Amino acid sequence: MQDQTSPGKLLEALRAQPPLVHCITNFVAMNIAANVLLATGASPAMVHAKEEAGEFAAIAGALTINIGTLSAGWMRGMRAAATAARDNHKPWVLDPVAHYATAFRREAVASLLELQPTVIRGNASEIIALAGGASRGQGVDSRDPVEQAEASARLLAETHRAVVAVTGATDFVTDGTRAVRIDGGSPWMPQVTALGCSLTCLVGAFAAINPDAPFEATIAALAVFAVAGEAAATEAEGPGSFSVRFLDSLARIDGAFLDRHARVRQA
Ligand SMILES: Nc1ncnc2c1ncn2[C@@H]1O[C@H](COP(=O)(O)OP(=O)(O)O)[C@@H](O)[C@H]1O
Ligand SMILES: Cc1ncsc1CCOP(=O)(O)O
Ligand SMILES: [Mg+2]
Repeated sequence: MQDQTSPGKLLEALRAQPPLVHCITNFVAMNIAANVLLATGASPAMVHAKEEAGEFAAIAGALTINIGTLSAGWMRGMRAAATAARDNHKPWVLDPVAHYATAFRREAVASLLELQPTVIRGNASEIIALAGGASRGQGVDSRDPVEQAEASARLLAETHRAVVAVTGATDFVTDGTRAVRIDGGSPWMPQVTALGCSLTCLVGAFAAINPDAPFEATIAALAVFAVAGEAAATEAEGPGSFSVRFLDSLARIDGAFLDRHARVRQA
């Protein structure tokens, strides 16, 4: 019997019962992240107010928190939502955007890590710095190769008992014990702002339909981006047309295509 947690099977399960994904994400990413979730088959809701974020997290299938355009009020909403997700046993995903850049961001991420994210998704510079290493990140952009972040990812996974996904030319995912690398995507992807943020939301969508296997759920989300990104790049002429083709590819691929084209190998 085919593996029921293959990326293709999980994509089919997601489309059969579209999960409600509570996304607390930055102003830059809100629109494309919502469109990425809709194109893939999930149901996004961008809700960040401190007055309702906790209540909303309790009714969603999963929560994602991205600190890209952080403020003190948003921080209160983030903590309320992460507390509610934890208390209601809902998976939640942390995207520590450029946390190395300011004390404000570092304090925010330290505070959110105390609320036990299920998955941490970041680029190589963010993951290296989160594990205490010296990274070369510039603003929100990575300047480090994924290979140099793999040990940091393993350390973070063990320390925080979370799945850690490091994305880049070849993605790396670990739960501290198991680890895989995922090839694919396109060099145009880092040239389209907020695709990483959008991927964090898609990780949430897959975790919502597979809460007991966040490692496999994370792999599925990254495999969708890798296969859809590779397909879109064959039709694109630059980052602008890529971003349009990418949404079409997300909507077009099905489970069989995903399992046939995903390149996931044991690390
Ligand atoms: N050079 C590359 N080649 C192929 N895919 C890439 C490349 N850089 C990033 N990606 C893909 O782009 C998506 C966003 O990841 P990334 O750019 O690392 O995140 P962030 O936007 O948070 O920095 C991921 O699916 C990743 O695999
Ligand atoms: C440009 C920018 N500034 C604050 S958040 C953001 C988007 C970052 O998106 P990603 O992490 O996916 O590159
Ligand atoms: Mg990012």
